[in-house]
Amino acid sequence: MGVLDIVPAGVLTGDNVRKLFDYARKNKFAIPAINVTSSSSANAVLEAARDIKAPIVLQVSQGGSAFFAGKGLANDKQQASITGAIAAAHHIRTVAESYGVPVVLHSDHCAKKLLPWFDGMLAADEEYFKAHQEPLFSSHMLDLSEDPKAENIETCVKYFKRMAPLGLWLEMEIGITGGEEDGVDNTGVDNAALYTQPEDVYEVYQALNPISPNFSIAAAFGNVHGVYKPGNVKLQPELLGRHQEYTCDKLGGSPAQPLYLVFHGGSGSTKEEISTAVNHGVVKMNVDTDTQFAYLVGIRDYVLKKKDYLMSQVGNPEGADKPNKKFYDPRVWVRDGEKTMAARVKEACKDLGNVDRL
Ligand SMILES: O=C(CO)COP(=O)(O)O
Ligand SMILES: O=C[C@H](O)COP(=O)(O)O
Ligand SMILES: [Zn+2]
Ligand SMILES: [Zn+2]
Repeated sequence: MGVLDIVPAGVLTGDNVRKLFDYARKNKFAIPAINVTSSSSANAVLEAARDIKAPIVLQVSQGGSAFFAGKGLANDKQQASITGAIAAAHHIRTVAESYGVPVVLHSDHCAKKLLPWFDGMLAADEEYFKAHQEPLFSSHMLDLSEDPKAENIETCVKYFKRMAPLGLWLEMEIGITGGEEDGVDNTGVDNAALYTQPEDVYEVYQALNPISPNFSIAAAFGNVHGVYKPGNVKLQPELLGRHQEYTCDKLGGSPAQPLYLVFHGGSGSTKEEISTAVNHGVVKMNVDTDTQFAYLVGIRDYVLKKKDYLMSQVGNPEGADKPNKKFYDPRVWVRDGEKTMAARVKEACKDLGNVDRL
């Protein structure tokens, strides 16, 4: 039995998202969530998932969404981020089934000041629901982790009550991911905030579970966005086991892993940290920085290797009148970036045990 016996190929919504994460948690694997910013990077991720026979999460950040629509657009009211997220969702929906893999279509961190972006996506979900009886996206993340805990949870409850009837999954963050995320610089936050306490996780569970079981928690265990010199980050994925135990005890001793947990800042993590996290019920691990770099590597190497064919439209080492069109066509050099990005996505899948799962 595999994932396709449980959920269909293409973009998943509603209980299918939970069925996928449930299957992953039970079978001790997790699904990488890769940030995409263009149809090219989205296709590279889908291609990798297809080749390795794995379900996948594609996510757009607020900045990535704006890029998807075009950096030339004004974004003072989040209008480009809203348009770009919708454009990304329609692109991914259009091609996902052709790749034959189940896809979770997700939006990444949304801090308080970015809520107009969230509101715009949710309006698009509601409109799509009217026509198709399912939301446009599979899932959205709210990240009010910088705000007081009560306000964070209250805001999640408010939005989740609107999301759940549409069949939308909610990912929320409690405890702070260090490093940088769009418009939010967490490089100097208090160290304790980087490690969420089990009581806080249970409080979130208590608030959200009565609304719907379709939610996950990004509890901080020292996570940091970006890649830094070794030793800068002290990940403690074993803390996630304490969250599961605490909530399990409060629920009367079962199930042993009641929580769907999310691992932010996957780039640069060791194989051991990743497998410990997965054993403790992480079902989704976000990877951005490493796949950004991987996309560059193919393009960088192409340009360095073909430099003498790229300096003018006509004329290269083979002759002063030789045309260079086939060397500077973006379908050639962007494709090399897609290949190296896809290879890094496959590595993330392997690290998470997400191979041959269909
Ligand atoms: O958590 C992430 C996106 O939300 C990705 O983090 P990295 O860029 O460190 O992989
Ligand atoms: O939040 C972390 C992700 O890496 C998104 O990054 P971004 O906001 O620069 O697109
Ligand atoms: Zn955050
Ligand atoms: Zn993150």
